[in-house]
Amino acid sequence: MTVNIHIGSVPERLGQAVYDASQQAIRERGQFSVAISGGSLPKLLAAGLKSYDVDVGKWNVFLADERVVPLDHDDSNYREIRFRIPSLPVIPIDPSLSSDECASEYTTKLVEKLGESPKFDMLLLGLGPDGHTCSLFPGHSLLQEKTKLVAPITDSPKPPPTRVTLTYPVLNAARAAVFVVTGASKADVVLDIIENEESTFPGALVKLSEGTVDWLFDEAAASKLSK
Ligand SMILES: O=C1O[C@H](COP(=O)(O)O)[C@@H](O)[C@H](O)[C@H]1O
Repeated sequence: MTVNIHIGSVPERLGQAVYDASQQAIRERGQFSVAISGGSLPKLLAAGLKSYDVDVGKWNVFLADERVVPLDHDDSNYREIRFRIPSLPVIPIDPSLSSDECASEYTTKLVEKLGESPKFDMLLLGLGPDGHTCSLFPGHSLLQEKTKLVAPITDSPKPPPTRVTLTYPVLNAARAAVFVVTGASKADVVLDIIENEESTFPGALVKLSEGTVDWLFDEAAASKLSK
């Protein structure tokens, strides 16, 4: 696994990375499969993609994680992504289901598009100040999930508590991952993940079997890194 660190110009680098990966995937495999996180990422992605004419007709867009709330709820990652980039054909969860059923139903949608062993072309991931990524939280038993592709969680320490998330078997099979991390509140966890090889924060456990992980930091998030 190759790891690259970039500091500054986050939306621009993000837009370029997504555009380049989508062009390459469509050229080589006829489609681009991407998983997108919620939180602060969709706004940065929208700013970054503004300069590109992307053909989203050939994109398979999944949620890296989702809160089990109505699709028009303020907490919905689907809603936020579609609000920021209305053209993106994001595949939603069915929030009318229980968390278990919702994870199973999203697994079915994932397998229909990408097969039994999904391999995303690109993951677009965030990082919370506590080191969580997707809805994989520090110390949670979901970090050990080896079988499910999409797992339910009903005790998320960050509200809302009921969510579904891609698991490490799916994340670590991806061809590329881009972490997008901004703000001083994340500087401590960024320092641990980047400079401590033994880091156990959920973001540090994204270790692709093959492929590249790019970390995009703004100056504040990178402020504690030794240059
Ligand atoms: O709850 C979530 O938080 C993370 C991090 O969000 P951010 O606002 O700190 O960027 C996000 O990546 C995830 O998709 C979301 O459900």
